[in-house]
Amino acid sequence: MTEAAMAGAPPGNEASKPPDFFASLKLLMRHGGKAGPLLSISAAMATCAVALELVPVWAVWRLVTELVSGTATPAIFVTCAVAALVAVILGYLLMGLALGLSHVAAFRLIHALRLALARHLARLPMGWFAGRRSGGAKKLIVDEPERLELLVAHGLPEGISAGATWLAVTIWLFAVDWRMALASIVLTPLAFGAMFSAMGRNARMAGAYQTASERLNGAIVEYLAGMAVVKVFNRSGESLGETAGAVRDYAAIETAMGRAFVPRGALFYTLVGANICVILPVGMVLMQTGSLDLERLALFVILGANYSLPLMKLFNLFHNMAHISMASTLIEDVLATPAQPDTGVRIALPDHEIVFDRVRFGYEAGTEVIHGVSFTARDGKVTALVGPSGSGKSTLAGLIPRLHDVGAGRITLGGRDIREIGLDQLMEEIAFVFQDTVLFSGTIAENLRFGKPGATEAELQAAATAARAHDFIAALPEGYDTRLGEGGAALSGGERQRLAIARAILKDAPVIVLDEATAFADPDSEAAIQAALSELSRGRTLIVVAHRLHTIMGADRIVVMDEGSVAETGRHEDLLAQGGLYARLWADYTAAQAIPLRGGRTMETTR
Ligand SMILES: Nc1ncnc2c1ncn2[C@@H]1O[C@H](COP(=O)(O)OP(=O)(O)OP(=O)(O)O)[C@@H](O)[C@H]1O
Repeated sequence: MTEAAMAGAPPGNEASKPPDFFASLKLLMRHGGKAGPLLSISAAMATCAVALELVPVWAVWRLVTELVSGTATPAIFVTCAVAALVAVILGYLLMGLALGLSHVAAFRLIHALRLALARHLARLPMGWFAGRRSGGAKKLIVDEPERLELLVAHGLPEGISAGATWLAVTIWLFAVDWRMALASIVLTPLAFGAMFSAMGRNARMAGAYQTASERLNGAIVEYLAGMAVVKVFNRSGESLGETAGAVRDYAAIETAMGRAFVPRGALFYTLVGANICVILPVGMVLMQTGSLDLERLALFVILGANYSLPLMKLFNLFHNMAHISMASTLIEDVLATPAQPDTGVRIALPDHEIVFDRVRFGYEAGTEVIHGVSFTARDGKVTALVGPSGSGKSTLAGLIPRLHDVGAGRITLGGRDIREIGLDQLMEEIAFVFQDTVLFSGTIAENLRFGKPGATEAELQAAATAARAHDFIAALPEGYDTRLGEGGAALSGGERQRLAIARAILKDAPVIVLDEATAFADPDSEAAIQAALSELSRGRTLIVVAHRLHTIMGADRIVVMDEGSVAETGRHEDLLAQGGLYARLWADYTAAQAIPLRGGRTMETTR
């Protein structure tokens, strides 16, 4: 595992090291599972198929020698022709089967790797994702495992079969005449020398290629996600410096890799097929000295000249080996990144009181954003976090379900440090409604069941009704089976939030953390959400991050944050009476409720 992976640095840093050419094999051995036997059978079949490809060559040699010695008969012609035909048909069948099996093995491996990556990513600390663009993460799960298809489905069966057949025929040719055998293989090591040199050059550029490719992916994903902004500002892809730069850099590195590879790759291709250029002159000289007969010369001219050709099948594999190895190295690194520490222990909690005890935290080393925060969110009560923008409210909320771990101090739930409680249990204890409502592509019912996978129709409806979401869901063409676009784009902000609340209600967790739950709601749906929330909060420990201060006027305790520290705590009336930061925030808030527009019109503000 790289240090970069340990530190959770952006992929670009990991990619700057050269690829490990054995990383793919390590992945295959660790995650291949049942792929091993399939691949062995596939390689054996492919070896037979390649050996059969040599039968027509052998048939031609046989006929030539019979013709030269004057012993050719129609029966020999027919035998050779039938043998060649049968061998060709059988060879195609075997190769087809071999490739079929190797593809099954490859897809199983890719499937296993994607699952392993997806499971492992869900267990990594959020800090690992910081600085990573969504395009890069998608590439890691979707594109990188895909690269192994070429190696497993083609490279291994074709490589093993071509290599094994080449070795067997070489030994045979050496047994027939070592001098001519040498002439037949002398160019092959040179060909591989050229190929390895090309691979080495590509390997040196593979890190830069990976970085450029990830940057391109990230830039394109952001460009598409921000299409509305691109349109309203009437800009195009080229005018976005990052997107244009990413496309240019990617093209440049691809071109550089092509330039480095093409001449050497072409040399490999030429040298593998050029045996005849050595066989003929050497054969002529040996014939003239009387140490080689015509029959043997014919064998080398026909067989020796052609038997290396199956090695050409490896060209495509060699060409892509740097990329494949780079992808495997990145997958290996991610899978080796330590997961978030998890005791896995289930603990019986006496209550669900949450205590922040001198908590310090920073997203990046050396930059602390929470400076020794202490407060208690009492069991079954509503605790509100308020404060100016950037004061650390969302950060505190995110520390409760361990989206990040505290740097110093501790957070307890029911008297136990949340790091002692197994992550599975902790996630069961807490429902979190995010500031940006995350809905997945799929039906509304599937999105709701994210809170409770086995929930019945009745439970779904009850949760949606409590979240004041049932009516708008029922009005949709397919009700709960209505599919949402990516991120639930077809719903309004208020509707999305009510779905998120329904999901939290369905989860029925004793602790609820709401981050700006009413931020996108219109006044009508805000009232509905408030009603849903008071229902949700009954008997539960509720922590609400709020900007709309009127929504938390009734909170049991308000914690006022200022620049990462607690400025004051208390109930609404007490804090107003104190005349401190909360009183100032309240004054600003109530004043901002009615900002005069030109002509005396007023505007409802969100904050
Ligand atoms: N993912 C992050 N990486 C680095 N710094 C972050 C990250 N998220 C927040 N911060 C920083 O942490 C500090 C607290 O941010 P936080 O979002 O918790 O404040 P907030 O009070 O919730 O703000 P707002 O009301 O605007 O949502 C800010 O200085 C912010 O820039």
